[in-house]
Amino acid sequence: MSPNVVVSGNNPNRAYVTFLAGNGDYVKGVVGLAKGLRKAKSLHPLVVAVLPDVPCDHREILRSQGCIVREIEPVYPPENQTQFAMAYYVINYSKLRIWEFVEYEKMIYLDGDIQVMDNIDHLFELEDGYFYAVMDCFCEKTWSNSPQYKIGYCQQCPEKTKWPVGMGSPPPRYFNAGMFVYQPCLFTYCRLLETLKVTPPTSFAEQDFLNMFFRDIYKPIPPTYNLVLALLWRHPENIDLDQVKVVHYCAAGSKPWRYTGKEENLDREDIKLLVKKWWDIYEDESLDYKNNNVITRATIDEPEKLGSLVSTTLSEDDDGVVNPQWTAPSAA
Ligand SMILES: O=c1ccn([C@@H]2O[C@H](COP(=O)(O)OP(=O)(O)O[C@H]3O[C@H](CO)[C@H](O)[C@H](O)[C@H]3O)[C@@H](O)[C@H]2O)c(=O)[nH]1
Ligand SMILES: O[C@H]1[C@H](O)[C@@H](O)[C@H](O)[C@@H](O)[C@H]1O
Ligand SMILES: [Mn+2]
Repeated sequence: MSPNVVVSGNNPNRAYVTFLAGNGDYVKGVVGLAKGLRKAKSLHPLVVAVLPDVPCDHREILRSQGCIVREIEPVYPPENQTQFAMAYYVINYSKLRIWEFVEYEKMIYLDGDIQVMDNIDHLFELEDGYFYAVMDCFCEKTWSNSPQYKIGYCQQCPEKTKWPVGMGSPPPRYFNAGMFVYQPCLFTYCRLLETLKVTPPTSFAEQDFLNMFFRDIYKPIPPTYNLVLALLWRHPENIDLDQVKVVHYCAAGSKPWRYTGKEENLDREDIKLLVKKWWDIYEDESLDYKNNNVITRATIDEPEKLGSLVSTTLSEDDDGVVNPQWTAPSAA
């Protein structure tokens, strides 16, 4: 496909969105994320979709960090006897409510255990009408019930262990649902909830469901936009850590605010460095919203002065992976 160049500036119809449930420590993740987006000079706000069980003081912390707090009602799957890969995955069906946020034309969803290490605003320029996310890895024990894991097949290296001929065609590409680019839409929202009513829950909860629902319009983007940590030890050849823009602390025991380094693979130097990077952002008071209001206003009023006019080149490789390249504005 020939490259397609888009130039854009500040746009109030775009926002990042994350999801928060309960009164536990995930609020730390969201605060870290808000500060990471600020550090990366993102032009767009962070909306936090909170379940009713998020306490007032946590909501206040989020507002004081410049987040827009939006309460959502929980969504439950039709029957709940499934063995989820993690018991708490059931609450993640509530994520479907973010399709209701139609005051925004386009949003980037990020899990609370994600950190942005670099600006990713250019992803808002991806062509409308598709669902963009990063392909997952099937090599960790969380996948042990899947046919992929059992035969040692992973879509990250489909040539290594080929999908057996006797098992039909390989499964469609499967994304990790901790990060995705999507368009809120009431029609889609209603279809999502209607379809959920007749869809039995499975191990990876809404992640499986979204994969099924958006199968036909899913377009993969490079793993730099959602580094699922296991890729570092399972498929190191696919990752250049210097290029990584978004880190997803999803491996068991890797949430930075709970990290001990004792779990398998987590005593690696690259992991220690990524955990330290998260803490550096979380603890950096200069990234607190109260110390950044002025810059935020100036950004909104005079975006061109702050280099917000970006030019994004969109191209698709032979495997259908869309690779957006961000270009800084020229001095002219
Ligand atoms: O007590 C909790 C648990 C989860 N969350 C929110 O739910 C998100 C998803 O939970 P995890 O990040 O712990 O889950 P994983 O990254 O291990 O799981 C992956 O699979 C899940 C299947 O449900 C989801 O799709 C999730 O987005 C995807 O990254 C969290 O980031 C956070 O935003 C909370 O707020 N409180
Ligand atoms: O959503 C899950 C989760 O993030 C797991 O930690 C990871 O092993 C999986 O690959 C992913 O699909
Ligand atoms: Mn996550």
